[in-house]
Amino acid sequence: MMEDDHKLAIRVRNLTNQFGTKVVHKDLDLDVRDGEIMGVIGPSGTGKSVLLRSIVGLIQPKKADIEVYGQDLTSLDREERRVIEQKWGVMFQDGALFSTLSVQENIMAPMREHLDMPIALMQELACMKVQMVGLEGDAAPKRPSDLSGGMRKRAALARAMALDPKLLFLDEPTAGLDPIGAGNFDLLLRSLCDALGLTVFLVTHDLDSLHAVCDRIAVLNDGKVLAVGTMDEVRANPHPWIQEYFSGPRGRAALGNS
Ligand SMILES: Nc1ncnc2c1ncn2[C@@H]1O[C@H](COP(=O)(O)OP(=O)(O)OP(=O)(O)O)[C@@H](O)[C@H]1O
Repeated sequence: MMEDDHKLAIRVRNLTNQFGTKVVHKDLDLDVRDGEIMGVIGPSGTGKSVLLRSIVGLIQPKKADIEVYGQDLTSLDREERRVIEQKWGVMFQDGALFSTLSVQENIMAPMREHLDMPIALMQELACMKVQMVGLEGDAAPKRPSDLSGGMRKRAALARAMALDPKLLFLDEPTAGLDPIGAGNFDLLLRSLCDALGLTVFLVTHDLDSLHAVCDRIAVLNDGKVLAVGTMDEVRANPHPWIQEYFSGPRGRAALGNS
């Protein structure tokens, strides 16, 4: 499906990933529109994380044409790559914060790597990010291990936003949180996106998150995008996995139809 009417943040064509004999993606196509929150779902092991990692360059696909904001990622030299990487932030499933660094130092890590500015200014910016994600100021000097799970997720989000990205890649950000913590994270994400006009590539298993924050959903299955569209459009797809996913007890509860 072409997305002629929408400016695209991400355009993936013919993505093929294979590990040994296992084909994870086979000529997968996906468009993420500028300014939308795209939820990426699918059965476990269908390659949601591998798709995310392929786009941000942590995995070298067997074959792919990937554009971010119209730039072909395969043809960039080192400097062009560095520039485009500043346009996105990534939050991995476990948060992946540096355990020996404080929250503030964690948020400063991408700034140190990419920006040439005085340390004091980085410290100030990091404190602003701490506030932006709804953490108390006293969280800044703490180590990740001194924070609750929900606070660690917020700190990881703050680090992903350290360079003021236009595009966020989030891999199961609410995994491991209780429903209230997850709901609060969803609210934070939606409000940050609305305020800052962010585009989000959100891998999730969380039906509540899909419902609360996503503009559109892409369903991965059998190496391809099986369906893409709004929640209602995707739910109308008769594929058995989609029907099971949305119409099972958890799906009905999340959608308020239990
Ligand atoms: N570096 C790697 N080397 C070999 N196989 C890998 C590698 N990374 C991922 N895989 C395999 O690719 C497949 C897709 O993995 P991926 O983590 O993307 O799935 P997922 O859809 O995100 O799953 P889940 O929902 O369980 O997190 C899995 O079978 C996984 O074992």
